[in-house]
Parts: sequence; structure tokens; C-alpha cells
Amino acid sequence: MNSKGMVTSKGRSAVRCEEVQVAIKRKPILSRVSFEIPVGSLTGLLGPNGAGKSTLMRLLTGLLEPDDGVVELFGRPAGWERLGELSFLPDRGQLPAHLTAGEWLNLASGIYPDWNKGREAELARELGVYREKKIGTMSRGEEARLQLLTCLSREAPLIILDEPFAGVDMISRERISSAVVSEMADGERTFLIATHDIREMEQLFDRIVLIGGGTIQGEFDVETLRMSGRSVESCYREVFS
Ligand SMILES: Nc1ncnc2c1ncn2[C@@H]1O[C@H](COP(=O)(O)OP(=O)(O)OP(=O)(O)O)[C@@H](O)[C@H]1O
Repeated sequence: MNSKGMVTSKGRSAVRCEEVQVAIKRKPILSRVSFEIPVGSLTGLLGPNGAGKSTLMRLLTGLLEPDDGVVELFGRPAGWERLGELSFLPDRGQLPAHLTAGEWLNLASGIYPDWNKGREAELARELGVYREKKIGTMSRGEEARLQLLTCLSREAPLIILDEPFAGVDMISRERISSAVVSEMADGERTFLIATHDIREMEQLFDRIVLIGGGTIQGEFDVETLRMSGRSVESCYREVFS
């Protein structure tokens, strides 16, 4: 790591992108994207609207292929066949409206071999998810909490959350943050979270990756930033304003 807090050292990586290029309908969306996420870290992926955060996450999940460059998870190429190793909360995901939360969770627990029933019950209490409620009648925030519960009930080594707080009230945000923190306590799991809620989330992150205009604007170690008298928010402002 250098004196500005930029991460320069290479450890064991959960995610590695090198010189990644993506164009959609001939429009360049990601250009020469290179960064790494160490195993066991909680990394914030931060950037303005349209920066390329969701596109980058879809790339990591294998839902999108790069036009050029390398995308690796745990040292092997990313791709849809690696979906079993990661748990993904998409930004515009929708759960089946005709099911109750309980019916959906039963279905999901059958789909995912790494489902942990004990964790599901614990998180359902923490997040205030009611099994009897029909998904189609849920508010945006209630559905967001159920989606997060679905993601965190799996024991996948990599958790990728795209805007987990969109439409979620303050108390629920706190519950979600504490659920994420308690998940981190079990050791080797790696989190990548895209969010605009920098102030609320900054206490959680140990690293941040800043993306703007489809390119990486910097990778920072949060502890090192703090030691140099900066916060995640001030760093974000320096880079983007
Ligand atoms: N299917 C698509 N067709 C055309 N353009 C697209 C498509 N998907 C993404 N883009 C464009 O790619 C750019 C990056 O979009 P992306 O959704 O990755 O940004 P983001 O950082 O997640 O934004 P936000 O913070 O607003 O969610 C935007 O300019 C968007 O319009």
C-alpha cells in the first residue's frame, strides 16, 4: 500500500479483473478495468449513477461476458458455471409475486445446496421477514429485506450485493448492516457491496473501489485512509467532485 492509501500489494484474491473491456450495443461501458478484492474483505464499490457498478457486478456473476480482459473468482475464470460459488443480490431483481415469503424460502432452500436453515431462521428474525406474507403484497423495503435474507442464507464464499438499501427504511438499514457484520464474523466470506449510502456504510467497509465513467478511479484501504485523516466520504468527494 502506498502513502495515499492506494492498494498496491497482491494477496489471495476473491475477485481479480485485469484490463476488462465491455461494450453494449457498441457503446463502451467498462474500459481497461483492473482491480482485486482480497478474500475475507468487505469492499464497497462506489461511484456516481451510470458509472458501471451494476455492469461490473453482472460481469463477476457471469451474466455478462467481457469483450476483452480477464475476470477471475478465486483464481479461476468467472462464468455462469461458477454461480454456485457466489450469492448475488441484483439491483432490479424480482421474486415470484404469487408466493408467500415462506413458500419462496422453501423453494430457494431446495435450489441452493449451500442453504443454511439455521441462518435463515436467525436472519428472518433479525430482518423482520414474515413467512406468511405474499410477496406481491410486500412494500419495496419488505421485498428488499426478503431478497437480502435469500442472499445471506447461503454459505457461498462470495456475496455480491447491488444496492441492498434501495427503498429500505432507516431501522431496516441498520438491521441489514448488522446482519452483514455478523456474517463477516464467520471468517473467510468476501463481500462486495455497491451502494450510494456512503455515510451509513462507511463504518462497514475495509476497502473501497471507486469507479467512474466505466474506469477504476482508485482502490483504497479504509484504515489507511483514516490514518491519513480522511474518510470514505471525503475520498469519494476528492475523486468525483
Ligand atoms: N443493456 C444496456 N443497454 C444500453 N446501455 C446500457 C445497458 N446496461 C447498462 N448500460 C449503460 O451502461 C452505463 C453503466 O450502467 P450501470 O447500470 O452499470 O451503472 P451503475 O453504476 O450501476 O449506475 P446506478 O448507480 O445509477 O445504478 C450506463 O450509461 C447505462 O446507460
